[in-house]
Amino acid sequence: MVAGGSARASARLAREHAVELLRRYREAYRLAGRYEAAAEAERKVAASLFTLTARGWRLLVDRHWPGTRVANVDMILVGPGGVFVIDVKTWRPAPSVSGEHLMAGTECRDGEVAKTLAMTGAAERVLASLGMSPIALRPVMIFTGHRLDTALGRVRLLGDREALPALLAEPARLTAPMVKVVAAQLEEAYPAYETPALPAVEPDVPAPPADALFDVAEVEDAVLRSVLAAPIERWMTFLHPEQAAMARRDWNGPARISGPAGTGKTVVGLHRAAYLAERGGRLLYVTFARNLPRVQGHLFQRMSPGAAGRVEFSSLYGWARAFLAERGLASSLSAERAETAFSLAWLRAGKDSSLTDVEPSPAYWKEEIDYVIKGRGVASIEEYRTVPRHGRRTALRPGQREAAWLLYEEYELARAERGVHDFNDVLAMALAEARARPVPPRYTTVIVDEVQDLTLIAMKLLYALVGDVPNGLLLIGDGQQAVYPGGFRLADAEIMVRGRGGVLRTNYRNAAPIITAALEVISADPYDDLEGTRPDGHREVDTTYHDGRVVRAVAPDATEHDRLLVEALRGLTAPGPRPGDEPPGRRGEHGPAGEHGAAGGHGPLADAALLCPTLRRLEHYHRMLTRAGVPVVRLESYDGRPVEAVKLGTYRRAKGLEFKYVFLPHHDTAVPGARAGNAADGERSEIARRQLFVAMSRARDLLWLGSVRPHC
Ligand SMILES: Nc1ncnc2c1ncn2[C@@H]1O[C@H](COP(=O)(O)OP(=O)(O)OP(=O)(O)O)[C@@H](O)[C@H]1O
Repeated sequence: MVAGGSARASARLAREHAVELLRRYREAYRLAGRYEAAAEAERKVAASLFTLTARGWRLLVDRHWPGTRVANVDMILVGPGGVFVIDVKTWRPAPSVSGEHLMAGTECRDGEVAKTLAMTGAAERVLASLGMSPIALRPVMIFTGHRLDTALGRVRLLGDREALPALLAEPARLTAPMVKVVAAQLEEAYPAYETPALPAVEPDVPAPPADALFDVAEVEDAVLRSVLAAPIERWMTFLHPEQAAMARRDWNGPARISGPAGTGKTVVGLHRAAYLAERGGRLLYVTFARNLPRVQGHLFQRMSPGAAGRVEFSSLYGWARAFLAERGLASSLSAERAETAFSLAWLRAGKDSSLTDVEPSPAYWKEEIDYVIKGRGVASIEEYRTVPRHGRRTALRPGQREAAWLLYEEYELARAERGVHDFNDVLAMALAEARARPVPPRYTTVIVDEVQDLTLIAMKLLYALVGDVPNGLLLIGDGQQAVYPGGFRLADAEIMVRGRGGVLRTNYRNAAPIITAALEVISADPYDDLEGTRPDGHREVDTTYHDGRVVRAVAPDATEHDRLLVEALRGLTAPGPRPGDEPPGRRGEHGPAGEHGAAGGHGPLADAALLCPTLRRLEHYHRMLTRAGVPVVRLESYDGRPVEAVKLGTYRRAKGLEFKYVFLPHHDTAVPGARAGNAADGERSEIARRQLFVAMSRARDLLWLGSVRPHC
């Protein structure tokens, strides 16, 4: 909540705003008359929209739209809340929505919706060159003499009394200079449009009229709601033209968007979801991580509230389990009991086998089962003998493959004895069910974010939901950020994306020194990229300028290290400028991590995260910061909304998120040393480096890297 003083100031501002609009109404009513408003009701709607021009809004009026009476004008209103393409309707029967149709009484009027949408589409194309996302344009139909406030797809349907407060209540999307630029672009594109406006200076105004379509209390309430809502971040309104094109393009089959960290892949995914949903699509937006769907769902709700009901955000396993439950199929998932089953299998068939010659750690062989054998849905020893083990760096001789298969069989036996399923079982069951009783076309589109962390069987399951339909499957990811072993090729899932999709190259998230430091960690490592292996990690990334830095804190011992950490965290809340403090224009532009900074009226801790490679180490810092009186919140319970507490999570859990300030204590111990020539060690180090890279590349402005060097 806003503090008492500023809440009072906002309320006063809202009241002044409302009173001024009402006082200017008569003038606006006269101005509307110049546009030959045929009917009184239409003239009043035009008048209430004209009043907004006294407060910096721009109203474009087309006097020459063929075939329309002038008062039935097509108008485009540009203001802080965005761009509204407006069609005024004077229907005698009451408008209503029935299913997906607009009705006037009992008569279907979908044609009129189509006309409003066509007008909006034309305006979208005009504004695309500014990088404006289509979701910042809203078609609106205003019905005189009726009361309603609803939506049909992306079209907002409002009664004449509801119109003005509804438009005013929209959270801020455009700054005053942007309003000017957008209006100018539209005027240039449509020379027929005029932008008449009330003079900014209030003339000697008469008393407020009693017959206006709005009253002070309603408008005051709407303005206050808009002021208190965090402004919409710039990336929710403006995209790079290349991103905008990807969000809108028609693909006649599965497509793929890739690119290095922080290049706006998720941003494009969310815009595309909104674009397709607003055009009638029903979408599943799925990621491997459990906490990310909550964050993304929350962002989407802010970005495109009208489309939010048409997009389901879900974790892969959450979705698969719900799907099985819906089909009456019980799954008894227990990672812990599955782990016990594996320990037993290891005792019986692993620890004295030839597998230990390759790698003595049972965890390595559990991964072989999870990511290669079960993760690929390998059904027989014959198949396993020749299956490619993408991403695994150890070569297995035939006898070792047989030993691994025996271990797998023991594990399956022990698991069945306990009646438990592991994650792969849930996916395999869901895939079998989806194939046996195909999912009715519940989704028109499935968008998969962080696709590099999926197993082959997960990929097949998601593909089975939409197949090859146009604009059906969209895969978003970056192989360089894979934090699990194993992998697959799209060809293994028989998915063809050739020629569909694109690569993003401009990093919008990280200050240049931060992304440079992060890329250094993985620049020598090959990585798997769904369509093949890239021999090394050097990547072309363009950075966008903003200040920021990497702080390397080196301490002689762990106690001093932790003291420096707490000091740095406390430093964030001290008065004065903070690292990477931005000029006012950039504030509140934060992306898929959530809404932060000045936008939500929260302090710097809302923008800070402390990340560790392991849960054990995380617990240590959880206890330590709590003792030191620093508020913390675990990423497991974070949904992207600002909370004045340091976010605590593992490197893996931070996937897809971002924070202004990121603290990585003991970051140099995150990557285990590798014995020369030991392939399993090498593989483990590679994954650890990628995890460290993910953690480092979450930082926008400050990356704090702690380490201990006893004799420093
Ligand atoms: N057109 C844009 N203008 C301004 N900022 C942008 C734009 N596109 C993306 N961003 C910003 O870039 C940041 C990264 O975006 P996003 O999370 O979509 O990247 P990503 O490629 O999915 O990253 P990662 O793979 O590291 O998770 C966000 O903060 C977002 O606000």
